[in-house]
Amino acid sequence: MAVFTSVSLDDLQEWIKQFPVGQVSAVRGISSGIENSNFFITTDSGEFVLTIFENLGFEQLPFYLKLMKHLASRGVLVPDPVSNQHGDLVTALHGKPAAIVSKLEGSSQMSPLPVHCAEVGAMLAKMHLAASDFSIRQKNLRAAEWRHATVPEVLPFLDADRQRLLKAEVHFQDALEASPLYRSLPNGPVHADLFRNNVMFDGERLTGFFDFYFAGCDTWIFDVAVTVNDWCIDLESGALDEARTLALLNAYHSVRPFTEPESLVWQAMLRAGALRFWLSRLYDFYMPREAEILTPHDPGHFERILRLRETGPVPPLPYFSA
Ligand SMILES: Nc1ncnc2c1ncn2[C@@H]1O[C@H](COP(=O)(O)OP(=O)(O)OP(=O)(O)O)[C@@H](O)[C@H]1O
Ligand SMILES: N[C@@H](CCO)C(=O)O
Repeated sequence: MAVFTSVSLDDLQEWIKQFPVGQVSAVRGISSGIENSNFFITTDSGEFVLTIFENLGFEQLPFYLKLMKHLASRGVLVPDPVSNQHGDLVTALHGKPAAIVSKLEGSSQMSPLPVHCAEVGAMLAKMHLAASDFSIRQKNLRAAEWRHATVPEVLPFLDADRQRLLKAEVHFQDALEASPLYRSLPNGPVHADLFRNNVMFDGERLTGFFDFYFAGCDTWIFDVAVTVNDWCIDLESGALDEARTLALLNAYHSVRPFTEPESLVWQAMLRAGALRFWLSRLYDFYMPREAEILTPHDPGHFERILRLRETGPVPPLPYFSA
């Protein structure tokens, strides 16, 4: 992440006493990511990740942290949040909400093969099933309402062709979401940002999903689409790689079979996933926040993906090929 808020070892000595992790001996800012301020911290009981939330408030955060606890307790590989002496998972640091979670082993697999995509697909299905009895419901904060608030902010920066594309896609997704077909899609808590940089691998073994701070309740097939749009593409062109796509979908399907309504909206959901990230990247690009280190993401990447998913074809869900 970009370090928006600075934290020194001195800042942490007192603050850390509320957690059962002993004393802190080192703190190191992490320079990837664009949403929060993240630090690796070393304590008497091991290594943890400290996150200071730059955009999320105290009222939204328990959903993410408790969801991670819920998933961890059901064997889904995710960072386990640490409670303080009062049982709180979120407490203030420099006036902002902050949390400590366990550090996952491994590193991101940025050049995935079908074998990695299969691991991701199977764990994603396991995560959807395990989250389905999670009691807190919080909507996806990057869904329709956000879309409608954000589009007018970025439109003035776009040329006529891009304005047309953006408005037409929003119209298409709004119409789909109003349909009975859409309402029949299975849903529940989803990750909603499961990109290559949010999963750890040790060789071919998946060691965890992380960065749940865009999670929310949405359709499961939207989550699959967001994941496929990143894990199963050629990064240059945005085109889907058939072997990786089928590996991910088949592995998911073997844990939680896709339904017929999901197969009917599959291509539309790939478009919805592309729209979501094109729009957030446009917003971040034209309205950047202050940061000590900032790595902007290219909006053009998701514009290309959106255009490709509109024209298709896309590999079908296993439901049809079975
Ligand atoms: N629990 C964890 N275990 C190990 N490493 C972690 C963990 N959480 C975060 N990291 C490391 O910190 C980096 C940034 O974290 P993260 O992706 O959550 O930041 P972010 O600002 O929310 O980023 P973005 O939203 O752009 O993906 C990751 O790429 C990873 O290297
Ligand atoms: N995954 C997002 C960044 C926010 O996590 C993107 O690539 O635009």
